[in-house]
Amino acid sequence: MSKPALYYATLSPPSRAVLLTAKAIGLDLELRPINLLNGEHLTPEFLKLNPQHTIPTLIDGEATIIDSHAICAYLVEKYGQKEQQLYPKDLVQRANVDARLHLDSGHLFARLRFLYEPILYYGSTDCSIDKIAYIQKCWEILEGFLKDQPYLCGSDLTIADFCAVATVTSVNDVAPIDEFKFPKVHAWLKRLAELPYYQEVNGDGADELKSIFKAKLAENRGK
Ligand SMILES: N[C@@H](CCC(=O)N[C@@H](CS)C(=O)NCC(=O)O)C(=O)O
Repeated sequence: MSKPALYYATLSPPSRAVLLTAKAIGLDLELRPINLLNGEHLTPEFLKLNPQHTIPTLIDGEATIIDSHAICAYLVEKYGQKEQQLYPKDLVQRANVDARLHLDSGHLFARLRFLYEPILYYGSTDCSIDKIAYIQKCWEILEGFLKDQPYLCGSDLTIADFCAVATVTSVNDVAPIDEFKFPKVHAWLKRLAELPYYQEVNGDGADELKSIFKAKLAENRGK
């Protein structure tokens, strides 16, 4: 059977969350890069696969699965037999992981996108203090979840940590995380960064996205 294929970009935080998950379960994916800045996600072929025109998009046999959170859960369930703690089977534990995945989807990544998208794609110069403060509100929420536990859902690493860390590390220079106010978030970031595959799979892409964002903002301001 052929291996699952992933449409992705290393610049894309949700794509990196899927790549972190695949590494954690030792799954080999066929990687199909998509250049969003060139509009490769808007071709008729890609729209046929995913009318929402987002990456990551996974093809596994006959199935097409979109949304990083859904993909991470699917991959652990199907291919991560030995790593089930990444997406626990226990109903309550799983509900907690799902809740943190929705936190990433509905708050963390949504706020990053609200700031980044107009600047990266539409020539905007709006990097207002309001948008930054709105992202930084999320640091308080994360600190709350991490108060008494090393990971977002308890003592075990889960896919919620992968999804959230990919987003947070993609925006934590324009929306800095105060180390004195948010020591637990800092410790969590450090913990995740210690994973042997972290830098290659997430760190480099996150740094590149932050640089491109800054360069694009400067370019738009100079126009
Ligand atoms: N909730 C989705 C968000 C995916 C998403 O917005 N990806 C961005 C790249 S980081 C994208 O594909 N943007 C292109 C578009 O929306 O047209 C997920 O987690 O996969």
